[in-house]
Amino acid sequence: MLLLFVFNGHSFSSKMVKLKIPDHQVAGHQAKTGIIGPLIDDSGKFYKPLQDDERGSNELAFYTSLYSDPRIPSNILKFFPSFHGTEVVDASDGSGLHPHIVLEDIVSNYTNPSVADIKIGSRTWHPQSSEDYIRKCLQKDRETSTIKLGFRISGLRSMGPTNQLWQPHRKVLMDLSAEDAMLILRKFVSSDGNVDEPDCVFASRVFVHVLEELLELKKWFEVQTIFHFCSCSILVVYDKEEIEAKKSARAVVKLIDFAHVVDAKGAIDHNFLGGLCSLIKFVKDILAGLSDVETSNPKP
Ligand SMILES: O=P(O)(O)O[C@@H]1[C@@H](OP(=O)(O)O)[C@H](OP(=O)(O)O)[C@H](O)[C@H](OP(=O)(O)O)[C@H]1OP(=O)(O)O
Ligand SMILES: Nc1ncnc2c1ncn2[C@@H]1O[C@H](COP(=O)(O)OP(=O)(O)O)[C@@H](O)[C@H]1O
Repeated sequence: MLLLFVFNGHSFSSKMVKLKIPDHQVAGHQAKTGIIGPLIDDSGKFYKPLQDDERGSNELAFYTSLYSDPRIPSNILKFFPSFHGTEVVDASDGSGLHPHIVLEDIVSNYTNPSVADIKIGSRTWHPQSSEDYIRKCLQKDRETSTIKLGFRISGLRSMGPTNQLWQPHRKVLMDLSAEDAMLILRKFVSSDGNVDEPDCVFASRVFVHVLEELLELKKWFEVQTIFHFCSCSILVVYDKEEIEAKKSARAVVKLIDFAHVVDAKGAIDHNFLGGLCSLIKFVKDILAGLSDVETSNPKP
């Protein structure tokens, strides 16, 4: 049965689907903390609650036009989660029916995904934002690695082959020097992130491909003058067991969170481009620092 639901002056269709709280979310508003947060279904879809201010309408407008926008090259579309419209479903916080943006669940094909959410840019706000919002973002940008490095690791989890989970606390991630960020990224591609001396055994298998993807994105950001991607993240996902078992297995690199995308008005997105170049440098440095042992594929 389809019901019609009105939210913020727009009508949405409502469907009965069985949803659950995702296990592998690393940042953002999280349903498991009791607030309204994303949900997933069993068919590989990710339901992001539509925020009831311009962030929600902005993100929805972005996804709605993205796949029919002739200006976006096809090799760039692969970096965005696929979009399945909106659905009204029961919100995670028990507050009743709420419209959600329905996306591809990027981690649905993985049993034990390792996930990193890296918020790109040395500025997470755009000049049209309210003074209060800019003040709040600027404070976080100053306190975190955002201004220093041009990115901050918003959240990260790494699951080892023998199921040891390493998930640094948000407070740790909010206070990283360049050396700390480097260590965290090296631990992300190690068999166990909990140890002080990361072995980086997955670095080459994961980061060689991640680097290729980031360089492809960079090429586009060097020329695109359509959008400015404020406060948007790069999500890197891979599965250690799969990487060990299958030669063809590779990490996935996606762009997420478009609540603060604005019209570029013909200007290059230097903020995103600069942050992307900085992240590329970190990945390159990690690869350059690998010993022969680390660059050989880990044995199953
Ligand atoms: O609420 P906060 O302070 O945790 O900030 C959220 C951010 O968390 P952070 O502290 O940067 O890790 C959060 O960042 P992450 O997704 O965690 O990287 C979002 O930027 C969120 O903004 P929006 O929903 O995209 O508008 C941010 O929410 P708003 O500040 O926009 O409500
Ligand atoms: N399409 C997706 N598939 C799987 N996980 C996702 C997807 N989009 C976001 N996530 C997870 O949710 C987190 C927060 O997403 P985000 O869109 O930034 O939400 P918020 O607006 O609350 O910050 C990400 O760090 C990631 O773990």
